This record gives sequence, C-alpha cells and structure tokens, in this order.
Amino acid sequence: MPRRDVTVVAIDGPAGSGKSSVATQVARRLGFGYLDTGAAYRALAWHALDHGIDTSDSTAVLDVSGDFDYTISLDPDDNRVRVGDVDVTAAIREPRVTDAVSGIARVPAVRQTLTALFRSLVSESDRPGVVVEGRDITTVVAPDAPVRILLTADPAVRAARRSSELVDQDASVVAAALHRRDASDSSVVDFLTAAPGVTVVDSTDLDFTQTVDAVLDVVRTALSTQTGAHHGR
Ligand SMILES: Nc1ncnc2c1ncn2[C@@H]1O[C@H](COP(=O)(O)OP(=O)(O)O)[C@@H](O)[C@H]1O
Ligand SMILES: Nc1ccn([C@@H]2O[C@H](COP(=O)(O)OP(=O)(O)O)[C@@H](O)[C@H]2O)c(=O)n1
Repeated sequence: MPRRDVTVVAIDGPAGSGKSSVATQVARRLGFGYLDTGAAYRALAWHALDHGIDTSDSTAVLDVSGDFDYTISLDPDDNRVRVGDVDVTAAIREPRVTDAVSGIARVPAVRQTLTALFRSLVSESDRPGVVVEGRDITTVVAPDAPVRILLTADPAVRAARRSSELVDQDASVVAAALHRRDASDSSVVDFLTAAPGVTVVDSTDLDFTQTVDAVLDVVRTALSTQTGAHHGR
C-alpha cells in the first residue's frame, strides 16, 4: 500500500560531487531509505546497449524502454541493481555505460517514465523518509520536498575524486569524460545553480565526514522549521 507521508531529502549535483556516498551515509544516520536515481538512467543505458541499440536514436531508446524491468532496493546497505534477472550493479559503472547514459537521459519520455518510477518507489517506502539523489530531484522529481540541497565541488576536485575510484583508468581520460557528461547533462536539466529554496553545500574544502555533517545540519534545520511551522510557531 503506497504511503504519502514519506519525508523526502532531495539532493542534486554534478558528477563526483559526492551525491551517492554522502546521501547513503545521511540515509543511514537518519534511518531513511536511499534512492540513487542515476542508477536507473545507467541501467536503462545498459539495457539499450544490451539490445544493440544506438543510444543516440531516441525512437530506438523509447522502444527498448518498453520492456525495461528494473529493480533497486532503497536500503542504503544494499546497492544491488537488477534488470530482469541480471545483476547489473557493477556493469552500470563501466565506461561504455557512462559514455552512453547522457544520450538516454535527454529523451523527454524516458525522463517522464523514470520520474514516475522514482515517485512510486519513494511512496512505497516503509521508512519514515528517503534520501533521493540525482540531477533533477530538487526541481522536477520532488520540488515540494521539505529538504532540498545542491551538493557541489570544484570541477577539478570532482574529477580527482572520480579518478581515485577508477584507478585502472587514465586520470585525464576520466576527467575529460566527467566534464563532457556534465556539459551534456546540464543542457537538459540545470544542476549547476540552485533553484529558489535550494540550499547549496559546497564540499570542495570539506572531507567526507564534514560533508555528511553539513548535509545533516541542513536536514535538521529544515525539518525542525517545518515542524515548528506545523505547530504554528
Ligand atoms: N567531501 C568529500 N571529500 C573527499 N571525498 C569525497 C567527498 N565526498 C565524496 N567523496 C568521494 O568522492 C567519490 C565520488 O563520490 P560519489 O558519491 O560517487 O559522487 P557522485 O554520486 O556525486 O558522482 C567517492 O569515492 C566518494 O567517497
Ligand atoms: N536525476 C537524474 C539522475 C541521473 N541522470 C543521468 O544519469 C547519469 C548517471 O548519473 P549518476 O548519478 O550515476 O552519475 P554520477 O554523478 O554518479 O557520475 C547522469 O550523467 C545523467 O545523464 C539524470 O539525467 N537525472
């Protein structure tokens, strides 16, 4: 039975800003669920490549999205992603998928379908809240969320963080791919500037723990203000 009273913490930001890792830890600390929306775009890109589709052909992408059977857990300690019976958790991080995903993400009908899926996953959560992260959560997926955050960091810092995860890939190639993807993605949705009411957390000079604490501060302030408002204070 879907529940409508799930508190959403919406986090957007560019690649490598710390969305997935920070949102996961924030969800654990709050006892909330965690939804990585980028994983769905990546899984659909994987699905299209698996069908041999040209991912720049939006008609073909739409065709193949018709039988996209996607499963993700909202448990922050279970990051497995499946398409049908296939566990694609690792495969969706491969460079061929990363290179294809922006093409998928620019198809408006794909965005509408995935947005509906995200809202339904959140409303069915059995936790008091869900931390949802991506590119358009604060603006499109959950613009009414009581907590909306833009997580940023300088481009060079983001590229360095991503390349330290992908040690088997050349750092300059990883950086170029990340900047290319941000440029492409930001022409579809704006996640580089904060929409009205969205709080910016800049993690450039913060370590991971400090970033988690900064986000938790924003969450607590926003939720206590909201509770106060409900009580007429
Ligand atoms: N404030 C921070 N300082 C240092 N490293 C960080 C910080 N935030 C995240 N990281 C690390 O940077 C990498 C990229 O973070 P990730 O959560 O994957 O970003 P995104 O989901 O925005 O692409 C990860 O290895 C993560 O552990
Ligand atoms: N809400 C979202 C989330 C991701 N995406 C797309 O999905 C891709 C992968 O997202 P991701 O969050 O896994 O990317 P990283 O920031 O982790 O590198 C992005 O490059 C976007 O093209 C989107 O368009 N909207």
